[in-house]
Amino acid sequence: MLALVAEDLWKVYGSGERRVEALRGISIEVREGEVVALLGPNGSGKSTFMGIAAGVVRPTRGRLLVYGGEPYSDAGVRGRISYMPQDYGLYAELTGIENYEFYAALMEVDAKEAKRRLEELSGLLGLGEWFYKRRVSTYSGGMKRKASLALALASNPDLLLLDEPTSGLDPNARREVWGVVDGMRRSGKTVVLATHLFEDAERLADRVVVMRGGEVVAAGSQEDLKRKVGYKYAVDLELREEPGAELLERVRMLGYEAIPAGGSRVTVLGNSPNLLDEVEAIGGAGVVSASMRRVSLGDVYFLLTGVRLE
Ligand SMILES: Nc1ncnc2c1ncn2[C@@H]1O[C@H](COP(=O)(O)OP(=O)(O)OP(=O)(O)O)[C@@H](O)[C@H]1O
Repeated sequence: MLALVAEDLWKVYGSGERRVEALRGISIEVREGEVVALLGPNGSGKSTFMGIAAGVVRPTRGRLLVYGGEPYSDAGVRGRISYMPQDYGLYAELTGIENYEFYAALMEVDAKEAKRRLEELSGLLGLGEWFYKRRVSTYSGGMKRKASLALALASNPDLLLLDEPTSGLDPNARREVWGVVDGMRRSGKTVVLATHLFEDAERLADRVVVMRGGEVVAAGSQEDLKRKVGYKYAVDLELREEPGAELLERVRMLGYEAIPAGGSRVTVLGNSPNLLDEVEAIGGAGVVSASMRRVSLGDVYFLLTGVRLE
């Protein structure tokens, strides 16, 4: 059963000189129980897509169905999905708990059930005294993100839409958010998350949708995508100075791919288990440090789009 289907989805903002094609014919299918990550840099159309899936943005053309219905007009469907927007969606003058109770009432969650859920979420997300006593306007970005996530989970949704769920979080808070997504997966729920952080996609996603400029460049499991680009290993190389054309040419002559990683750093991709030794030999005395790892989704993103994710 499909939780979400988007068919040739277009979204155009503005007109004339201000015209922006935020989505340029996107087609995506999300199966029930899957965690799918939309991966792309700022401006690639992820938030627009999430807004349409949540029913708060109207597509210009094409359609998007959630559990076979339209998210913006079908009340039964609306009750099954929850959306955590990038900008939190909290009332700044209310406390976290007041926001939570308001949202739960809006979603027609039984008051007892809402309370029970909150106890569970408090432990899972570490909702401290701040959540119960302080106004959102005094929260840090991390506190806002956790409060916003608690709201999204109040209605025990079947499909959770998370827009940039970990950006700006410290490593602990990030792990807590990952834990929430793992919990959703374990209980057979569906999660679609938009992120520009490839590590989030790597850690969480069953399938990754690679987006750029409002289009889907590629989609598939992480293994599929890595297979598609054809490299297994990566060596991160730091050199004494910016890599010259000659060095890059020698790397390419061996059938490897060299990705500039900023300044004097370069990443070399290849399939040889001896990649580290070979690359160090090419770099010679110019090498400051070198380490080998498996190809990441960040490397895959670069190979597919020519753009480096941070
Ligand atoms: N309400 C709007 N009015 C006009 N243009 C918009 C609007 N919302 C988004 N855009 C434009 O649409 C394009 C896609 O933006 P969108 O926010 O969907 O991308 P994104 O991948 O989520 O990036 P970000 O992470 O920065 O939000 C951008 O060029 C953006 O400026």
